Amino acid sequence: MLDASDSYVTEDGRTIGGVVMEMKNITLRFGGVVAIKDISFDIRQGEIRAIIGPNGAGKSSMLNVISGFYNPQEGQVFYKGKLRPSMRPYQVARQGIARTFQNIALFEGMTVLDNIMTGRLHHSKANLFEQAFWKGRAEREEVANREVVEKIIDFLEIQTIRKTPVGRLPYGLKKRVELARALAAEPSILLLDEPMAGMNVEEKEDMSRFILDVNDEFGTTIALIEHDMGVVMDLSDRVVVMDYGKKIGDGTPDEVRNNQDVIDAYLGVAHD
Ligand SMILES: Nc1ncnc2c1ncn2[C@@H]1O[C@H](COP(=O)(O)OP(=O)(O)OP(=O)(O)O)[C@@H](O)[C@H]1O
Repeated sequence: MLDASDSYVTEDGRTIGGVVMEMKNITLRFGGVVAIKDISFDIRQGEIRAIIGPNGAGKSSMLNVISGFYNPQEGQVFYKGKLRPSMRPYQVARQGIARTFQNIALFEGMTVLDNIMTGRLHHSKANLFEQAFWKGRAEREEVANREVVEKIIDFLEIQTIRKTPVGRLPYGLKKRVELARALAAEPSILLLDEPMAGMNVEEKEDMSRFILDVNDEFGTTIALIEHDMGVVMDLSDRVVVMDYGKKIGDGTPDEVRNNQDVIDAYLGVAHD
């Protein structure tokens, strides 16, 4: 049994560190609906952590708790060893947690490059006057931001569409641009909300490769929710399984696959 500060090396040679985020006894209600019931789990530095479950299980609600969009009525969130007080999403983003959305949330009329640049906003310290008149700090920040963004554009192989308005792109590429924008924030934890939803097989393979590469190359910790079981089992180091707002499984893909509660609640339904 690992302690919170222990690290280990995976079969494919990646080092997974100690616990970076801990959700403790989280309960979230919407009026009379209990979307999350007393759930605890943790996320380790450098791991790919999936949250799965049937429709309405509470996955999106959980992702929204992690990203600060919802503050739970009960329970605590610990980030980097400290209790995180109730926060607005932009404050959580400033702490190094970036996300993508299930329904793509890009500026359709803006180019790929400009969309990705918006991911750098939390890194800007220049004030409005400096930005308006292009002086000193604003100019230096712009150069530094461009460097980060250019690296991500190369990494995600989207050089050829950098000047294309996002609205003209096919779905799979839009999802890749959204990933690029989230990465532009240089997050410690990247939250992916159904990154493969609506994709064809080839697009899913591309996205899986990019998620693995991001984790490997930048050491980014990744938490994702996803419906596609095959994808989740291939990508993840550990998986939390939710059903009707409760946690019914938590472990490696193999452990989860062999968990009878999970088979009954989800895998069984999906594969019968
Ligand atoms: N803003 C909200 N207001 C009221 N009820 C909500 C709200 N968001 C979620 N719920 C309810 O909470 C429960 C969990 O929903 P949630 O969207 O988190 O599940 P999910 O596992 O992400 O589902 P799906 O896979 O269908 O996206 C559901 O019963 C849902 O109807």
